[in-house]
This record gives sequence, C-alpha cells and structure tokens, in this order.
Amino acid sequence: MSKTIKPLVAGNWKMNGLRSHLDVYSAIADGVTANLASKVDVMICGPATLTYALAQAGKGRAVLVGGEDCHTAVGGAHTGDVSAEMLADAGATAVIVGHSERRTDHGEADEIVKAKAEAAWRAGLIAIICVGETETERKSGNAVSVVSGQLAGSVPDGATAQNSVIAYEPVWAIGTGLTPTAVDVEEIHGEMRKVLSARFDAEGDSMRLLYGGSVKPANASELMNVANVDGALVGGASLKAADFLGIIAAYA
Ligand SMILES: O=C[C@H](O)COP(=O)(O)O
Repeated sequence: MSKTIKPLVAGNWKMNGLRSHLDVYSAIADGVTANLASKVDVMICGPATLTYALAQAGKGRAVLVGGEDCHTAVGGAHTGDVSAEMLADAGATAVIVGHSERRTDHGEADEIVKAKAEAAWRAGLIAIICVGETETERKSGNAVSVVSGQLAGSVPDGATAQNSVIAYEPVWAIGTGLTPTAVDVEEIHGEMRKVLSARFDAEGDSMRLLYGGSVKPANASELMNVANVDGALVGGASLKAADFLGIIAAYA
C-alpha cells in the first residue's frame, strides 16, 4: 500500500441481495466510524435493483454506493440493460466495468469495457475497471502480458486518479479460496503501476490499484502490505458485515 494513496475497499455483491440485505449495508455503515472513514474509503456495489435503496440508506453515512455494470449508451432500445446515467440517478457514485464474470458470461472484450468506462465518466461515475488472467494464462507464464494487454485495451485515454480505479482480479482466485502469493501480486501490481504511470504520468502514479479474489479478514493484512495494492475488491466476504468490516480494518 502506498502511504500517499487513500485506500478503497469495495464490496461487489454480484447477483446477490434482496431488500432484506439492506440490513447488511446498515451494519457495515454502522461499523465505518468517522475515524475509519478518514483512513479508508468504503463502497458497496450492489445489484441494480438495490442501487436506489442502498443510496437512500447511505445518506449521511460513509459507505459509498456503486453499480456492478452499465451499458455504453445513455438510453434506448436495450432491454434489460442499465445505463450509467440511471445508476447515477439512483445515487451511485461508481460502477464496476469489465469484471471477468461479464467478460465471460456476456463476451465483453476490452473494446466494450473501454466504452463502458467512458460511459461511466459521461455520467459522472468513477469507473472501477477490472483486469485479470485465467488459470491457463497464469500457468503458461502469460499473466503479466495478459494484464498489460487488458489495461491497454480497457482503460480509455483520459483516465485520472479521480475518475478511475483499476482492480486486478485473477480469474482463478475469484470465489475459490485461492490467492496468488504476495510476490505474484506485487509483480502484477508493479507492472500495472509502470504501465499506468508511463501512459498517464502523475495520474497513473496515484490511481488506486485494488486486488480482488478471495480476500478475507485472514489475508487482508498481508495483501494490504504488498507494494502498489491500494485496497480490495471483495465478493463473497462483502455479503457478511463482520467479514467485510474485518477486511476494512486491515486497510485502516
Ligand atoms: O469482484 C469481486 C471478485 O470477483 C472477488 O470475489 P470473491 O471475493 O468472492 O473471490
């Protein structure tokens, strides 16, 4: 973690959460004291059906609300899709784009991820742009080049430390309980910093780089101490307030 970058711990609820889950959000928000919030930014990215309710519950509280995906267009004939403007209107301040589950389930390639990030900015949202290699790509020694390629293809020109966050999520670590070694995370995050700094100068130096993939309270401190890890993108553990607060505490 860099001493000059305020970390971000973002939860991604994925396709989980009914209105009854607002209690989880409230328990998380209750645990994020003013002191904690001064040291770490906290966000819950929930399903679109909950965005408005989460944002309402978040009024006057320190836990930000984000979406999980957006369409590239402002509106129109795109049945079932949600625009960045709709998320912003519902109270979101950020949106995840390019999550590997979108890349796999919906065939989203770098070009569309880039367009979604631009759509997020157009609506005034922070784009949380996800990259990460598959197990096969890691085993064949291509993790660094795959991630660099995804960064080049998915991060639009004009990215700044304010409008963008990058999340490195090795696909094989998501929801599996497996995590890369600290050395492997350091290698990828170091490469991401090099690529982003070369392309965006000072903005790339200070852009937040999150690690995601089986982050738990038990491994959060180790991951937090890796150079160029500026927070976490948390799936399963963000659905339980105690676990998520345990992770946040490691970044404070
Ligand atoms: O966006 C979050 C990631 O996909 C990580 O999920 P996980 O913490 O359940 O492994």
